[in-house]
Amino acid sequence: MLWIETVRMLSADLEEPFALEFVYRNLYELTKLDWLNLQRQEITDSERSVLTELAKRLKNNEPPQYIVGWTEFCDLRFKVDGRVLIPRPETEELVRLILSENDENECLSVLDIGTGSGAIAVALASKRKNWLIEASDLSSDALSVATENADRNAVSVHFTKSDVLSAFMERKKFDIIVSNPPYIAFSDTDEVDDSVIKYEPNSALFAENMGLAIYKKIAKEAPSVLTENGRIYLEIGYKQGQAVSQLFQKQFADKTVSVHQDIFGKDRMISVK
Ligand SMILES: C[S@@+](CC[C@H](N)C(=O)[O-])C[C@H]1O[C@@H](n2cnc3c(N)ncnc32)[C@H](O)[C@@H]1O
Repeated sequence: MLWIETVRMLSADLEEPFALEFVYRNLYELTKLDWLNLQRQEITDSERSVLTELAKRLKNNEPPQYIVGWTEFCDLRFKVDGRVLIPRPETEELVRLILSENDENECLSVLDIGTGSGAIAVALASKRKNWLIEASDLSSDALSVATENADRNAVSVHFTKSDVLSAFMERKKFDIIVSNPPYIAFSDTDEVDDSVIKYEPNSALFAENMGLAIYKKIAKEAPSVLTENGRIYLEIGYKQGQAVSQLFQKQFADKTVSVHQDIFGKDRMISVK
């Protein structure tokens, strides 16, 4: 049997027809041309069993990024596995917002709460060499992945295990606090893809209080660790603009709280300045 026949057969009942090609090419570091040349060759038994196993994992809705073990975020490569959320394009927009609103030449101290794979902290560190970047997470597993990602991308980020801001209270003063916390309400579980529920860490997805629990903690604790002119940037769920902005406006009455939309026009970010 030829490669092309095997690939067609195994891809027939996959939701994404090119997923098998994507996964195989990335695992074996093949160019598009390598892949096309392979298609005309006879497939060996061991190659067929590798492809069959990969197709089975894709059919079970395992995210391709976990199968290949990495994803791209802000033009950087991040290791990802079941210990961390796969960073999303919406979160790249949050990074871009921070970069566009804050001076490149100032030496700002930044904290990324709930860093997961380290995506936000590492991306900011790679773009702003003058900034002092710290990042935290409640999950020790996530912190190991994030530390590896900072090393792989050759940036300096200081990581701390912390429940929201508890490890920093009265100790640190940050110019910028950023967070993409877990924000899905348990009652919205049916809006989340099966693949996400099955493979991504639940602790990175869901929060109590209609998804607002971590925002409430950040709002309560941030005044102790933010500099006088400090700013907060948050990713939010598309239905949470009003609730989260009210929460922060109440706590930071002298600052301006704004809701920002993503490229699809949905409420996706909050800034507190
Ligand atoms: C939505 S993920 C975001 C990961 C990463 N920042 C990103 O944008 O891809 C939320 C992260 O918050 C962490 N987390 C959950 N509860 C937390 C808490 N109480 N304190 C600190 N981190 C928490 C989770 O472990 C997870 O890594």
